[in-house]
Amino acid sequence: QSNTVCTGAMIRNFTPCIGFLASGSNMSSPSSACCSSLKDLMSNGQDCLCLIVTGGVPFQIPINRNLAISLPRACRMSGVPIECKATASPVPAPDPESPGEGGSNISPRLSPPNRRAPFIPQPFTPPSFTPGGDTTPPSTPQGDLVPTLTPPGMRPTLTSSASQPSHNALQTITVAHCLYPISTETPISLDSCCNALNQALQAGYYCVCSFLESSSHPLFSTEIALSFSNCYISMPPLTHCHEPQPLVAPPAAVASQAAPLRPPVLMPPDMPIDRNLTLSSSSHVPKLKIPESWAYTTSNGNADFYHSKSNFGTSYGICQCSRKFSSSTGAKKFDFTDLTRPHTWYPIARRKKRNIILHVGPTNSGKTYHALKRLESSSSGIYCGPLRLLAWEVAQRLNKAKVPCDLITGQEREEVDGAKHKAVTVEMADVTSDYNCAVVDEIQMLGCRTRGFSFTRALLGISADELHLCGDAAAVPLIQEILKVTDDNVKVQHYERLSPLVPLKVPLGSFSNIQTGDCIVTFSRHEIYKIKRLIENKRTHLCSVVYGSLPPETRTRQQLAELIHSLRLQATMFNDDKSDFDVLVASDAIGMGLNLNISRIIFSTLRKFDGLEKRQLTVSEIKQIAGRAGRYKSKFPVGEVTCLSAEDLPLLHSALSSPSTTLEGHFVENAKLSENYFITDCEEMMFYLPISYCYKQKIAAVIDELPLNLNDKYLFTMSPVDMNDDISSQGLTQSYSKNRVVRLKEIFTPGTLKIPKSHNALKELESIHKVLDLYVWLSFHLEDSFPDRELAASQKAICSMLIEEFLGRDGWRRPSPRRLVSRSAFLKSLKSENLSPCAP
Ligand SMILES: Nc1ncnc2c1ncn2[C@@H]1O[C@H](COP(=O)(O)OP(=O)(O)OP(=O)(O)O)[C@@H](O)[C@H]1O
Repeated sequence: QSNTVCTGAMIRNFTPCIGFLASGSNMSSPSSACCSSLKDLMSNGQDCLCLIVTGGVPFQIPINRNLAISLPRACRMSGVPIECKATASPVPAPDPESPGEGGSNISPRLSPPNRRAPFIPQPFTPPSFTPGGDTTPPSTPQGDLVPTLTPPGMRPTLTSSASQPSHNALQTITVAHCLYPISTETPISLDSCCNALNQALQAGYYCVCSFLESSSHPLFSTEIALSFSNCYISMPPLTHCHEPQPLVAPPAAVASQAAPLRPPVLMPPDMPIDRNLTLSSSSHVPKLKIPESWAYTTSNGNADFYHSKSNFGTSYGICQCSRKFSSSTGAKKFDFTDLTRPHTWYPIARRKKRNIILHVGPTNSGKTYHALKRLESSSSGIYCGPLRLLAWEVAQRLNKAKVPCDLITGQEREEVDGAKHKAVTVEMADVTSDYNCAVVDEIQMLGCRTRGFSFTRALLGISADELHLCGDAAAVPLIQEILKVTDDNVKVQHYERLSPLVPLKVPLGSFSNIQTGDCIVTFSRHEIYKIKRLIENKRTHLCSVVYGSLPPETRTRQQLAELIHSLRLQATMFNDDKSDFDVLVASDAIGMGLNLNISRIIFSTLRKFDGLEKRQLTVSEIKQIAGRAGRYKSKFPVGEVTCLSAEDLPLLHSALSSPSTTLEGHFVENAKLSENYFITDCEEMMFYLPISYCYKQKIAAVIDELPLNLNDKYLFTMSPVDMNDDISSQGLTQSYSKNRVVRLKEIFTPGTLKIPKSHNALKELESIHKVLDLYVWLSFHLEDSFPDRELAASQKAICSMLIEEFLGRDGWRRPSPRRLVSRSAFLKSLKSENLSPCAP
């Protein structure tokens, strides 16, 4: 049979290409002779060409299969199909002594068989997604011309083109359905695509690799990546594609290696697809019918799969809708790379007509109070706030009110028996469950460059009968615009400030003028501690500090719980009448809705570095921060606000008397995933896209280089990895990409932390803190791969303490019996726990 597939003449005709395809060749492009022989083969010997490019023809000079597969492209034969049919068994070794077909001799440049033992591809173990516990292999939807799995004994092959009717479709895996209507007029069928991919995976790596390498983009291309993710298939590690492939194998051997069925790759349960549905130009969002049982669990059974997908990447959301909206009738096409319809990424929320209540008004007007009242009285609910401290406060409040409530942030999970409520940081918003009531606090942050997408995701994705959004009125038009397509009921409720806020005409001038109840706001941890020292050195006041990343730290061991708890209480200490800590030094994190006993806010400056540049605070930021003074029902019913320096006063006054700038939506038009999967046009995507591209671009670029599968790439891209920090960015990620299991001891020696003695040592400690922080974060998402969460969390807590010890040293401390815990007692107790031999 092979003789009919590849004649000697055909192989000989192909010889002009061997130079270019030879492994180690440094030719940058194929010769025109090669391209014309390719063209000949295309028309007269496609099966043979297929065998050649997939390594089925044994040449004496080993050919580079990557080059071979991309040869049509290199010859600018765009769209030329490479159709590989299962019937085309590998060519047996040409015998130089025997004449080829038509009496020709095999070209002397062609070799005797390559006798190398064939590489036996390892079965690809898909992630153990168990949709609804269903382990049924993927179904083949009716009406699709999806071939059955290649029968045992046949080497399954791939065809990437739909334009060439296969004359033996039953023996061919057709991947054309995965290539989207971007380049073809063929109506898409995701089910067919997923089936094909599953079959390819079951057939073995080489088959998948052929696919990956024969697409119009090399290896990890948008289209391919989307196919994989849309089918809930993890991209196999591409490194396997570079391992030796079965260049030739006698049919019997092929039968025994490639044919055995791999464990079935699990797919989501088949979803009812409205086959008449068309979507492209319609603004109407059809109701989706998603089986109740469609709940995903990750391999570690921890976080739900769908949640992590929507959290980590666009494609997963797109997947959801594309499954729904794919139309086998092909009346209209749905473009999977289209990023302009984010509301379709959340089908669970879309099946509800949500009652959305926008609580808007100035700070301290009771917006959150009213929303939380509803949450408290609901049968199930979720609070999403911008700060861990806020989530923690809400969890405390609900638990105290006998409404069991879990606390879930990127860094901690405190589960309460029987809880039907959750208080989470907005990044952890659950878009997979149904709730009776949900609250998203500080919703105006959907305009935030780095975190806006999480708010938009919560806004569009949370499935709740009642969704309460609390924030600045400046966000209303944008929210209404975003919700136009969701079919929800939207109601706006306006509030007035409950107690007065007075902008002072005099600046603070000097820290000698600090009074009890003051809060100085500054914008870096170093500044916070510097100001704390300056104030405490006057020996009149003690300062609590609050900044975004400090409290609440992860609780670790039971024995440490109380001590760690004391860290959380930094803010509470300030609130506590009986505490000696009567002044607060804080970062702008307090502006995100914290309720503290503050009489006067003092801006140390009105400029801040926002990660990209040093810039003036916006009107909204100034108002949010100033609004912490004189909270309703607090110790100070009238709030005051001023600046350290007189020159900032005019800006402060004008900001407080101006309306916040209305948020504007960057409604994405014509946005698509770019050729490079992760990297795309950032400014356009500001509000919508889960990967806030400006911010995450650098991470994505580095992560993309690592041999990680698609899920992992997303995970790392979304993680708190700091790409400016070598240890954090490379140490952990590379260690994971190599070994898949990262023991903390491999990257860090626990018990070696010391109070830094210099600024360089401080920097190093901050780096370690970042790595530990990242480790803890990853341990919540990849539990099996990062098994030392507890140790990492305790070391991280110690790290925080040591950093603060350094930053706060030289500060005056009034001895007080009421202090919750002294640093030295803390360190001593850690020592006794043998957790750290930290220097005192
Ligand atoms: N009706 C009320 N009864 C008792 N306390 C209230 C009432 N309304 C508001 N408060 C209290 O007033 C303070 C401010 O309320 P809340 O946090 O709801 O304001 P907000 O408008 O959400 O503020 P911000 O926008 O600044 O976050 C809180 O401590 C809250 O508990």
